[in-house]
Amino acid sequence: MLLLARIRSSILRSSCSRTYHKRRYPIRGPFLWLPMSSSEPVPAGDTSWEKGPGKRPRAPSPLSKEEKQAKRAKNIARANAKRLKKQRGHVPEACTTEDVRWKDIVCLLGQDVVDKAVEDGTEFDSPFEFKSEVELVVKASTSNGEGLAQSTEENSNPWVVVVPFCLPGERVKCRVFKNDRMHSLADFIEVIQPNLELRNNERVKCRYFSKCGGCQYQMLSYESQLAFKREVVVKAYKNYSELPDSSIPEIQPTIGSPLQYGYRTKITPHFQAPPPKTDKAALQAQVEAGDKPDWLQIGFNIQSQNKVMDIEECPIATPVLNQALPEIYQNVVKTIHTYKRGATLLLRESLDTSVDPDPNDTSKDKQICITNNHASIRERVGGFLFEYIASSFFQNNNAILPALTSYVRDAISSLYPDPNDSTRPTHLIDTYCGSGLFAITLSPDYSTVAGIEISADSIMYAKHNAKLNNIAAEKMSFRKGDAAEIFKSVSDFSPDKTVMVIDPPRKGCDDPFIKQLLEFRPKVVAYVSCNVHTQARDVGKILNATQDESEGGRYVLESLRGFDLFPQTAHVESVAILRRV
Ligand SMILES: C[S@@+](CC[C@H](N)C(=O)[O-])C[C@H]1O[C@@H](n2cnc3c(N)ncnc32)[C@H](O)[C@@H]1O
Repeated sequence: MLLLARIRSSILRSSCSRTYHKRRYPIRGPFLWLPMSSSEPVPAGDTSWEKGPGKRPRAPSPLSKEEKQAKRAKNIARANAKRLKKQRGHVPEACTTEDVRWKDIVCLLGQDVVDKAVEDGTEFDSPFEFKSEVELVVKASTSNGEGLAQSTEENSNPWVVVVPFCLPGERVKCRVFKNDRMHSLADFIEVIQPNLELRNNERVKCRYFSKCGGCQYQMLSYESQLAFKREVVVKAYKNYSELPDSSIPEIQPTIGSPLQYGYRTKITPHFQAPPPKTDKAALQAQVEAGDKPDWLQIGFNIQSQNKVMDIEECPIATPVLNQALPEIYQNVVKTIHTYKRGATLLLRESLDTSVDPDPNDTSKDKQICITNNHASIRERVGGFLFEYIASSFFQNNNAILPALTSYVRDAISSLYPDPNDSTRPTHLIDTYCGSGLFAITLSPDYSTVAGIEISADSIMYAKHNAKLNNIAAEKMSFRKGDAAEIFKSVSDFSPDKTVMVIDPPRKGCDDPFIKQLLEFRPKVVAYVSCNVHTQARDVGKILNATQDESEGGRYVLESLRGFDLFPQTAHVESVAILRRV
């Protein structure tokens, strides 16, 4: 009996140490030492079995019996929820790429069909094996730029296969790599029957297209790309705003980028470190002989994979970045034996900052590529100059910025066509202001401007940019902080005379911000967004919260339109103008 107990305890110990190595964090004792079997009852009140061999006595728990029971019940509930989630499939968070895709899938299958499958418990019964190669017909596109394909066989399951790089009406071959609720995800293999009304492969300028995850639309005409993006705005407001159709204005055509290739002023290729146990001396000799190891890939992620592929040029990046890339790439190859971890490179186009800046003189402008995260970058936007730290946020398509900023400025001023209108706003608040793009480019129309931004570096540069563009310090102020804090410092702004620009990150605005915006109620809100789905959600919240207000308190959506900051990709920037009436 004693021998048996020892064997059992050594098995328990060794399984603990395996867990230790697997999880890479120390196991903290004392452990719960389980009785050896149910045939060895533990005498009531005897807690010695809890200690385990050689362990210190357990400190008395500060929890009462009820608290312990509640804690145990909570743990069981959590474990059950986790198990169910694993069984039933992951439910995507609202407004994420997955959620946006799911809405498109439901739209194609029909809500009633989805409801029935859930009721029958067949929603996870995929007709496709993992890694199976299938031929399907694309029925629709998602807002992420993927095709939604289905089998043409009669009586086949109501099931959708998500395939990148293909267009509605095409017959495609793909390989299934994941099954989920009523859909599978697949890798694109080839187009068997193209949709020649939309596709022309001669338009494709990149040799990595249909493998690299960067671009989705190179086979489309630019006109079709803009039309697809308008549809994304339409669907976003339908799916996420919770507004009646009557509250959504006609969505205007998407404004295109002046450059459709060679526009991206920032790229971030990345690479993995040498695999573990690599012989560093041998690797050094290999790379010094000019031989790149096969495992070393420097570039961008493969579509749908968390795996890097080699990229030696990127046609959507500016020529200056493409000229610099080969040397930067070769430097990584030559020094790869010195890396302990993978890394992300930064290539950012800038005006040469060693030349004195002049907002009005472009004759000495010279574009260069900056790779140092801490260096200053300089750009012109219309007649304004902007500087910011290389690692901080700035829009990545300089060519479209004059059109974007003028559009926001004009869309607001067009609400007040009479220049002598005494109700014209005089104050501007730029929330999520970065290094001051909207505050500064819109400033000629306002007497007072305030900006807020969470990044200390960006705020430092916003103040610097106000000076660089000769804007009086009394007129413009910037503060570092959460966007919602701006409401504390604008108590002297009259809401009736105030315009608020909102340009948040992809996740949109949080509830405290929207709550305070509704308390303050600026006369006009210009909401610029790189994620039209969270924008639709937030605009819906603002309009719905005020819909029953009396005159002067209700927001209406005046206009809505997309801007194409990223041609050849499925991304769309969206500008919504709201007015309190
Ligand atoms: C999409 S960028 C817009 C920046 C600027 N409007 C521009 O166009 O250059 C969003 C900015 O919001 C900032 N940000 C993120 N969370 C924030 C928060 N809670 N409060 C204030 N700013 C925030 C980021 O640092 C980033 O600069």
